[in-house]
Amino acid sequence: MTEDDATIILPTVTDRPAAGGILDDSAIDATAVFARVGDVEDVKHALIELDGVGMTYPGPPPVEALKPVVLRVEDGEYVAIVGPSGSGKSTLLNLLGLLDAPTEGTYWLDGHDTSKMKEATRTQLRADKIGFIFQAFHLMAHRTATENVAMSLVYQGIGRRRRRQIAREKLELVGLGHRLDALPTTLSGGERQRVAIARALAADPSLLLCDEPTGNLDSKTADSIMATLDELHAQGLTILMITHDHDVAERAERAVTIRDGQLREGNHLAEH
Ligand SMILES: Nc1ncnc2c1ncn2[C@@H]1O[C@H](COP(=O)(O)OP(=O)(O)OP(=O)(O)O)[C@@H](O)[C@H]1O
Repeated sequence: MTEDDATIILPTVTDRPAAGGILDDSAIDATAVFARVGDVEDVKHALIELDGVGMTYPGPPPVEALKPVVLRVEDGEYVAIVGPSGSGKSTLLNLLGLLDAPTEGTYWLDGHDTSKMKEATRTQLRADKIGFIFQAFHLMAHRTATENVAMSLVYQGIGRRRRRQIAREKLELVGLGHRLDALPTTLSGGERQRVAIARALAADPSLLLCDEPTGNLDSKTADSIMATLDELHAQGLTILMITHDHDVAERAERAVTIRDGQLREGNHLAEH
């Protein structure tokens, strides 16, 4: 096994870390076994662990869009999932983003077994842990940049004044401090995507999930958005990007190829 292969192989139950917020009995058992092997110091805390996660759409006919996969992403990593059309990227993104539940396997997010969660708990975990950026920026056209970011915090129980303060801080972080009151229609594509990034960062997520974030941008603007993602990663943010673009995937620290619903470590998109 190469070192690269090793990074996508899940630990066995005996070396699963005692991650924070463990929610179910099997995890507690695993922790007990783990404690016996006495190797706590060597195990890193994974932000994402997919353990045999698969997705079959019921149909008819049923479609096995994601074969049971294993994937481990550590805190602070920058990973691109790269694959051609129909390979299962959106299916995987929806699962990772807790927008959909797998039909098999276990998805651990920051130590939480999400597979047994009630919908309301998953929704809260999603709001607390995950920021999303999409190809189409999904901004509210009649709201300013600040309002677009601030409104994402309404359900976090944060007061209006504080929401606006956070929004301004995040917009400044992505280089839009000079366009706080601009409406999306008066912003360029790159600036709109920056508002969307600021919105994704508003609740200080552990994970930034990006779905073809530069798909609607010209190459120069795409470059500057990628540079912003690089900076966020350098500041410690974990980024997982879904893309069909070989070159975009090359910008990430690590690439995993998805093809026919199966994952393979490395960027193999150019093959075939
Ligand atoms: N709701 C659904 N019901 C049935 N089959 C589906 C459903 N959604 C996706 N699929 C199928 O699952 C497979 C993977 O689709 P998915 O949308 O995840 O691929 P993708 O890599 O995101 O494609 P693209 O890049 O074209 O958006 C495809 O064969 C697709 O037809």
